[in-house]
Amino acid sequence: MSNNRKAAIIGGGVIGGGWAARFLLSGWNVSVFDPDPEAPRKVAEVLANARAALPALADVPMPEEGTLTFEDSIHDAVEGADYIQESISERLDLKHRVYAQIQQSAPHVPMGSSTSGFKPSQLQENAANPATIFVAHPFNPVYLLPLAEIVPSDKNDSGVIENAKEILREIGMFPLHVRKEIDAHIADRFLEAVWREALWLVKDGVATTEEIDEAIRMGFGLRWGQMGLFETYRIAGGEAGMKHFLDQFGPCLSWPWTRLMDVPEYNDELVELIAGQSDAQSGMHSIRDLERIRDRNLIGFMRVLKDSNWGAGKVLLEHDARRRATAPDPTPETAAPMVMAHMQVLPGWIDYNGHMTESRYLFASSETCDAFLRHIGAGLDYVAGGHSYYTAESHILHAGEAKLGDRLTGSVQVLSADEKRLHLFIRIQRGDTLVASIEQMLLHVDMKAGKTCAAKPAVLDRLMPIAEAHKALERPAAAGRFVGAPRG
Ligand SMILES: NC(=O)C1=CN([C@@H]2O[C@H](COP(=O)(O)OP(=O)(O)OC[C@H]3O[C@@H](n4cnc5c(N)ncnc54)[C@H](O)[C@@H]3O)[C@@H](O)[C@H]2O)C=CC1
Ligand SMILES: C[N+](C)(C)CC(=O)CC(=O)[O-]
Repeated sequence: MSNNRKAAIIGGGVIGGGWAARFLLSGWNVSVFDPDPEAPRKVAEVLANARAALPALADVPMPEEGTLTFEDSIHDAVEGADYIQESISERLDLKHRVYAQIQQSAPHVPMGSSTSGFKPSQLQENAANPATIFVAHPFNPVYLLPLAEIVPSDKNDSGVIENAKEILREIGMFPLHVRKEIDAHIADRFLEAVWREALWLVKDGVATTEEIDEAIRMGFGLRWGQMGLFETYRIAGGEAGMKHFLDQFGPCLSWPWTRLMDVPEYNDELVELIAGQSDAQSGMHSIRDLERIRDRNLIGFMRVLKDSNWGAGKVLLEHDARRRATAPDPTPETAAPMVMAHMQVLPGWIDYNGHMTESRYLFASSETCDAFLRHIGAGLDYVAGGHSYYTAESHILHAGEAKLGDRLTGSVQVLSADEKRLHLFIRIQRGDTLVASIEQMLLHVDMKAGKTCAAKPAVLDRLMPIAEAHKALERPAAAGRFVGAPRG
C-alpha cells in the first residue's frame, strides 16, 4: 500500500522526473503537470532508471510504489497535495506566473522550488502566500543523490520549513539548511566556479573537455565525494593539519592561480568549441546509457560509503533505520507458523542465473530467526548479558525461484524446544508460494564459558508456550530431510 500522501510535481523534465521517481519509490502518490506532450515518456524513462537504481541502496524493503498520474492543469495536479515541488525551466517570470496559478488552488501547501540559483525572496515576489514558497534545490540524479539545499527567506514560516525538511528526510534525502539566502545557494557557487574555470581552460586551448574530466575523475573528484573540501585539505596539511595547509598554500591567493575574476564571452564560437569536444569525447554513448553508467558507479560508491557509515552512506543507513522503525511490529499468531520478517529481493541479491543467489536464502532465514529470537527476549540486550543462541546446523531446501523485486516473508515453526535446544523450521515465501525452507538447530550458549547452558527463565517463559502450541501443527514433510535428490 502507498502511504496515501500526494506530491505534486510541476515541470516534468530532468529534475521533475527525478523528484517524481523519488517520491513514487518512497510510497507517495505523485501528480505531474507539464504542458510538454513528451513529458510522460521522459518521466517514464527517468522512473525506469530509478527503479533499477534506488533499491540497490536499501537494505530494508522499499515501500509499495505510489501511483503516478499526469494532469492537464496545475489545479488538478495540486489538488489534495501534501507537498508541491516546482521544477520548471530556470526563468523567474515563468516561475512567478506558475506560482500565481498554484497558489490560486493550493495557497497553504508547502512548495519547494528546484531553482539552481534564484533566491527565495526573488521567488516570493508578489506571491499570494510567500510563507509557503522556499528553495529545495536537488542534485541530478534526484532519485539517488541525497542533498537538497533548503533555503528560506525571512518571509517563511519556520514550521513550514521544518515540515519540508522532515518530508525530505522521509524520502531519504539530506536537507541542508542554508542559513542565509544568496544567488546560487552553496553548492552551485562551487559548481559555477569550477565550470567557469573549465570554460577558460578549453577556450584558452590549455585542456580539452576530456582532459579536464580526467583531471577530476582520476583525482580530486574521488576525494571530494567522500570528504568534501575542508576535510580533504586538512589531511593535505600533514600532521599539523589545516594550519600548516593554510601557511603553505595561503600565498597562492595572491598568485594567478585562477581566472575567476573574469568570464569567457558566451557566444557561438564558445558553444561550438565545448559542444564539439564533448561530442568527440562521449558521443559514442547515448544520454540514457551515460545515465545508467553514472547510476551504477554512484551505487557502488555509495554502497562503500554505507559500509563505512560515512558521508552520504550515513544518510542511507539512517534512512534504513527510520524505515525499519516505522515498519509495523510483527504480531505473530502462535497457532500457526509465525511470520517474523518481511524482505524484498534487492539487485545485490541476484546472481549470474538472474535469480536470488544461494547465500541470500541463508540471510533471509537468519533475518527471520533473529526476529524470532528478539520476540522471545533473546535479542541484543540478552546477548550483551553474555548469553545467546548459536546455530549448530542448517539445511536449506530450494523449492522455487525468487526474482528481483519479489517481496518475501519468513515464518517460523518451532519443531521442538527444551532448555538448551531450539529446533526451527523456517519458510521463505512469496505470497502463498514456498520459495525455500530452512531447518535449523540452535543451541543456547554461555558465551564467556564457550559452552551450552540452559536459557534464562524469562526466555523459556516466552519460548515454551510457542513450542507447545506448535506441537499441534502438521510436521513439515521436508523436516528431517537428508541431502539427496529423489530418483526419478
Ligand atoms: N538540470 C540540472 O542539472 C538541474 C536543474 N535544476 C533546476 O530544476 C529546474 C528544472 O530544470 P530541468 O529539469 O533541468 O529543466 P528541463 O528543461 O529538463 O525541464 C523543465 C520542464 O519544465 C516544463 N515547463 C515549462 N513551463 C512549464 C509550466 N508553465 N508548467 C509546467 N511545466 C513547465 C518544460 O516543459 C520542461 O519539461 C530549474 O529550475 C533548474 O535550475 C536543479 C538542479 C539540477
Ligand atoms: C548546472 N546546474 C546549475 C543546473 C547544476 C545544479 O543546479 C545542480 C546539479 O545537479 O549539478
